[in-house]
Amino acid sequence: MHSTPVVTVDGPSGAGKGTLSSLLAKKLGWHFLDSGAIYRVLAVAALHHDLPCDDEECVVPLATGLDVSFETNGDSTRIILEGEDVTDDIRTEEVGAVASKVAALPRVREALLRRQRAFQQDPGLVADGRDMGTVVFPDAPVKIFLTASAEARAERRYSQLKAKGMDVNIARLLTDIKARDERDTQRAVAPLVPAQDAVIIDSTDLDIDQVFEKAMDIISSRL
Ligand SMILES: Nc1ncnc2c1ncn2[C@@H]1O[C@H](COP(=O)(O)OP(=O)(O)O)[C@@H](O)[C@H]1O
Ligand SMILES: Nc1ccn([C@@H]2O[C@H](COP(=O)(O)OP(=O)(O)O)[C@@H](O)[C@H]2O)c(=O)n1
Repeated sequence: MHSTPVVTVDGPSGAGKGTLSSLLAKKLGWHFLDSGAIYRVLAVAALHHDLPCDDEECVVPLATGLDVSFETNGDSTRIILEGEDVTDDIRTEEVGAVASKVAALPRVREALLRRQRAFQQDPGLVADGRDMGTVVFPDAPVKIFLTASAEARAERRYSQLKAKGMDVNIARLLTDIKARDERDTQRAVAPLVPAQDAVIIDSTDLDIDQVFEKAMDIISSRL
């Protein structure tokens, strides 16, 4: 068994996983795995290469050889795909939707496992995703499942994308989020579900600081 500790943060789109995970990683001085970014980069690569995103035969070789790197400089991380900076391109709701389609292919998930586990390095790792606590790091000593109502999540995504200057529509975002929830929870392999030993935080009525405090309490009690 690996001795490097892992804190997993799983949950649906817009619950605040990325925000919480990066705050935790910073506070603890640990590494950070944004596993959703890997699925998003794979989606962009499939779009660039004009591959059908629901065809396992096409997407598995792309996933296996995916030429992606995370270049961290101080507080910011740039994501590079085949030499091109795709940091902003991967964040659209359209790419999120394609990501959840490639993520439903069992052999694609399998092909990305080793790449994700390689992030488990000393002194520790905070891993953000859908199946971090159930599949990728089942032995993690601390598992958090962060959720919020679909309406709260759509509003958060709306403000986030609007602040980036993107053209967004709240009703459309809510529909997209519900469709993605459906695909992520209903898929046959590694569906979105809390691990049996996860602690659930519902952030619908909590601000970022309150969620962070709850998470730090959970970590302190388990590590
Ligand atoms: N508890 C919270 N209350 C209000 N807004 C939040 C909260 N947590 C995160 N946010 C905001 O919601 C947006 C989505 O958060 P993000 O961390 O990207 O979610 P996820 O990674 O789960 O999709 C961000 O703009 C973030 O600042
Ligand atoms: N560990 C993970 C992370 C993401 N994903 C998929 O990738 C999509 C995008 O993930 P994300 O974490 O970037 O999405 P958001 O929560 O930021 O909307 C999700 O809808 C999932 O289908 C996954 O299947 N497993």
